[in-house]
Amino acid sequence: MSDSSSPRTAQARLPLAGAPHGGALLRSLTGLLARWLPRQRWFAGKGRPLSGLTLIAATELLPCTAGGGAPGLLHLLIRTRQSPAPGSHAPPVGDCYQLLLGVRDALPPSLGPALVGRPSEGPLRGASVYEALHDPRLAAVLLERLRTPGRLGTLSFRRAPGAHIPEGLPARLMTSEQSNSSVVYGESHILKLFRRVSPGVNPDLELPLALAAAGCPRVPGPSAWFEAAWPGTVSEPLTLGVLAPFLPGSVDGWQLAIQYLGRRADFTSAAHSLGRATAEVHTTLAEALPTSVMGRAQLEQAATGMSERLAEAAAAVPALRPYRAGLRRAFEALADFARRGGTCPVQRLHGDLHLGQVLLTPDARGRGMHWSIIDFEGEPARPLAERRRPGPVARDIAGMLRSFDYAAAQARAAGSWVDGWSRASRAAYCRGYAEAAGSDPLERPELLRAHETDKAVYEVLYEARHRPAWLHVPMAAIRRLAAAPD
Ligand SMILES: Nc1ncnc2c1ncn2[C@@H]1O[C@H](COP(=O)(O)OP(=O)(O)O)[C@@H](O)[C@H]1O
Ligand SMILES: O=P(O)(O)O[C@H]1O[C@H](CO)[C@@H](O[C@H]2O[C@H](CO)[C@@H](O)[C@H](O)[C@H]2O)[C@H](O)[C@H]1O
Repeated sequence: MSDSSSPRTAQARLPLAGAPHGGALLRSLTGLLARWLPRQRWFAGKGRPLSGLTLIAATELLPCTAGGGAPGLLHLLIRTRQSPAPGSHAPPVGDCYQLLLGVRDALPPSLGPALVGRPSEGPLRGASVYEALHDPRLAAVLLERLRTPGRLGTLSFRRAPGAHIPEGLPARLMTSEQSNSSVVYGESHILKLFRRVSPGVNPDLELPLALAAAGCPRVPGPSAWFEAAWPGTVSEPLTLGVLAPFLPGSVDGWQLAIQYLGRRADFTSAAHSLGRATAEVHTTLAEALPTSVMGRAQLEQAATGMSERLAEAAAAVPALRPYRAGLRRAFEALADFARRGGTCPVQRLHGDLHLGQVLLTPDARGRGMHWSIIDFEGEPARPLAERRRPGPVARDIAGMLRSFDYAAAQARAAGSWVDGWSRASRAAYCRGYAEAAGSDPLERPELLRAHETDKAVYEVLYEARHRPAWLHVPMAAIRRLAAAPD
């Protein structure tokens, strides 16, 4: 497809496209973005002061001119430069973010909260620049682009063969706590826009495509997606957004667990079927994509990686420091397991599996409920190459086990019975997994304990950066794991 598309779709004027290192546009937006960016939930660089912004690519999806009347839509890829956290001697770091900015002469009151700012210079001087996804009219432009594949500047829009995407679906931005941003279109599709992006296929596109091709019914298969060429390199394109079927009437595992806890209800049946669903997805991924086996050197290396992550987390979160020696014992036990000749199969994984990543949906015939798994992006803080590397299934299982503990922690004030709820749910999940996978995750306790400890350490850092009021949740697990007998 060329860029000359239907009247609904933007004509590419692209006076800004390819502007590699700033220019008038970025200069006029820098101050506004520098204030706005760190306040966004999805901004990954919390705790490290922002010291600079560079424009990587700019594409007009709708013409953007101050005084132009109609709203404009601007797609930006920007790179941040961040000083190390105060007190750290690490060098400055940077991340690349995707922004979709609307431009209007004046904002209607409904879009007031989406305002980024009003540039006082440059091509957008005096206009209101705002977060475009809040504007249903601009979100509709994006859907139309995804319906009509083709290129626009550095952006490429692709559609899965045979995917049916109705036109003109009303858009609503999801308001839940997210690492990215999602727009629901008419309860039929959901578009996830990745915020922190890096060159290479995002596993949240790669794995659902592979699972859909293998006929796995547990994961909504992508209908369309868009990506960008990384300017000046021949590396793989960078995935920017994925449109997938929306599962209406679904409730996520986290909400469900909290509801059950509120009613003091047993969760073992749901946890058991969730274990089965996880095993089915793992089995399909192992059949569809490359696998291998970790031997001594790789397992020792994995244990070293876990110790390093602990050291980094302890440097950032003082509360972790007293528990370092106790936690390291789990990683030493993994290295010992390797030295005793232990090996471990590895395969592609979910990478950040927890109760918020699973949806319970009424099945199409309305006769039962069905677990689906979403968000295969992996832990947002890890580099993309690491997230795409095969790993032990114990990593995902440990993530879900931690999540039962998280849910119980929310209800702890209700009494100590929640510990039994968590233990029973964890056991049922492992039983369901073992039945469907044919191998019991509890058979390699060193692997599970090391991964659970690694996950709890990750969660401490995550909560310290994003939700300090929740820090006590993983810290309770840290105390327990650090005191666990060998
Ligand atoms: N296919 C879907 N159908 C229904 N709801 C979905 C679907 N995909 C995602 N969601 C909802 O959107 C939320 C955020 O999606 P997710 O992929 O986890 O984004 P993030 O990586 O930003 O956290 C989920 O918790 C879920 O409630
Ligand atoms: O879902 P995301 O990809 O955004 O994952 C990140 O955020 C999660 C929280 O929203 C975080 O999960 C932690 O809190 C959950 C409850 O809110 C709990 O179910 C998880 O077990 C716990 O790890 C996740 O770690 C983070 O990567």
